Amino acid sequence: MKNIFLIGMPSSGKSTLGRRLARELGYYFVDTDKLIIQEEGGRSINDIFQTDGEAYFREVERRVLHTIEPNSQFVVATGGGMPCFHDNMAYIKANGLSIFLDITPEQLLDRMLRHKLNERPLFNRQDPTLLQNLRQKYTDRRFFYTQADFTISGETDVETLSKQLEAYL
Ligand SMILES: Nc1ncnc2c1ncn2[C@@H]1O[C@H](COP(=O)(O)OP(=O)(O)O)[C@@H](O)[C@H]1O
Ligand SMILES: O=C(O)C1=C[C@@H](OP(=O)(O)O)[C@@H](O)[C@H](O)C1
Ligand SMILES: [Mg+2]
Repeated sequence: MKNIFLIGMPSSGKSTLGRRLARELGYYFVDTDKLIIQEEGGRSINDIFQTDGEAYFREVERRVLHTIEPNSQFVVATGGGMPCFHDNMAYIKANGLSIFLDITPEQLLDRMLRHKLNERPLFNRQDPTLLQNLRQKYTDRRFFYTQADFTISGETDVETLSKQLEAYL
């Protein structure tokens, strides 16, 4: 048994695809952002960033990662920055199969502008330099993301993804 960790930039589809993948495989689903909100008594991610800062958020993020039962049957939607802080990527690799959902900054921008919900403190839809920001973060973070066991480039659907995974589970 192996947990499956979906990693990648915000809006790459970790939460949406993760939930569908879990249903398809008969796995449990967990979203680390939701675990953080629970751990923080229902405060929003924006509130945590604004009140306590990113470093505090990253501490909680690291802590909740360690609460997920290792070698179990969870599909884990991680937060976009998770693999890039602390020893999180090494921990993910040691505790399951990791999949990088690789979507271009242009495509991420398009999705962010289209979908009004899901506010993200580091990626403001009103910001005229959002594309620049996405490109910069994408470049900085690829070092971590590309350590995943698999990379899926471009849009994918749950049927394709679960077929690709069959041999490894
Ligand atoms: N494969 C996809 N094709 C088109 N839109 C998608 C796809 N996956 C996710 N989206 C849309 O992009 C938005 C962000 O997806 P989400 O799952 O929250 O990403 P993440 O958890 O990686 O930040 C959602 O509104 C979702 O509907
Ligand atoms: O990229 C990031 O640093 C973040 C991504 C968010 O998760 P999603 O990738 O699910 O949007 C959330 O954890 C927080 O806003 C920080
Ligand atoms: Mg998400």
